[in-house]
Amino acid sequence: MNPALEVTDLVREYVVREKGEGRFRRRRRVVRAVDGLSLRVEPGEAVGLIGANGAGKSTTVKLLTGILVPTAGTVRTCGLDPVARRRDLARRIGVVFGQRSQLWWDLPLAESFRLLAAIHRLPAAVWRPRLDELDARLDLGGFLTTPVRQLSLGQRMRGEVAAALLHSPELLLLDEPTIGLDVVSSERLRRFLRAERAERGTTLLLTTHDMGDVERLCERVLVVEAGRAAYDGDLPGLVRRVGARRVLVVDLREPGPALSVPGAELLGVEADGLRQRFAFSPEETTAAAVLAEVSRRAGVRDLSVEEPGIADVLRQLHGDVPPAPR
Ligand SMILES: Nc1ncnc2c1ncn2[C@@H]1O[C@H](COP(=O)(O)OP(=O)(O)OP(=O)(O)O)[C@@H](O)[C@H]1O
Repeated sequence: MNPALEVTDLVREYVVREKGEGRFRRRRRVVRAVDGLSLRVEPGEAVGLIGANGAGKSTTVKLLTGILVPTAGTVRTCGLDPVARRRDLARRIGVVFGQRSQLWWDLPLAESFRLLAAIHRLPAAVWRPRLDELDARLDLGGFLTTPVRQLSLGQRMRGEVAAALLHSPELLLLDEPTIGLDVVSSERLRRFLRAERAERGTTLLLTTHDMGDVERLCERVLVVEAGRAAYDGDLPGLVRRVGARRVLVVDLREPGPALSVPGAELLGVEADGLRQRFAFSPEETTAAAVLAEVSRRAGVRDLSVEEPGIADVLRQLHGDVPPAPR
């Protein structure tokens, strides 16, 4: 079987024209957004592309879908050259760009599905039951007759995902699928994507700035840095590699002095000592051990554990800025 994605020594440059001085009024600057990226994704995998702003994630997704032409290197998506075979590829992949819509803005959402079904040449006997299934799972019923421009962001994103999956593609590419969504909407979308993948074996590749997306959806993470792969592996491996710390937040029964706990660093004390935050490395100890130590010293009313965010992980991976105080 072909890999779902195969990228070899991929390069993409943009030429930017800038205003200059004197005789050279217009200067030409070349930005290398993707700089020798190689990647292979097998069918059924779920891969999260993370990286700082401008690292080259969106450009990579555009190259994978054939929207952009590589400057050098090769791309095969579902075994096809995405530029030369863009039409064939469109039947086999689904694409969601969180910041841009593929729906018809002035038409009711249901009309977009009708048009997409026609574009993909899907018979009614195929797309109607599929839309019913997507409607049931993504709960589109309440706004199928609403023009897209009147939908809330959360409703529109559910519509976008349904549109990308109407033709049951084998590969789904998502560029920042949960950007701007509230916690409940993001979680619901992730649950849906997990179910879709579990049932159909759909390959997922997504870019995100949200660690929750990676944790809940991807077993593999690719860190992109200046257009290259800086890490390719699982999330626990990445967290280990950067030594990212978790934070235990403890609410005490009584206000008290700052506690000192072996194996953990006290990051801060809030609410007159009622809330205390402890950072610890999962390599060295566990949340349970830190909690046990805290409980020996004070009564605990409530607790939560904060995972490192993508920003923390990237900051530590780059090693240029110390971990952010919380
Ligand atoms: N159309 C364009 N013209 C010129 N430069 C561009 C263009 N699109 C992207 N770039 C540049 O290419 C680099 C990579 O951009 P890209 O959008 O792929 O990054 P990204 O990792 O998706 O960033 P973000 O997390 O901010 O979305 C950046 O330096 C960006 O300024």
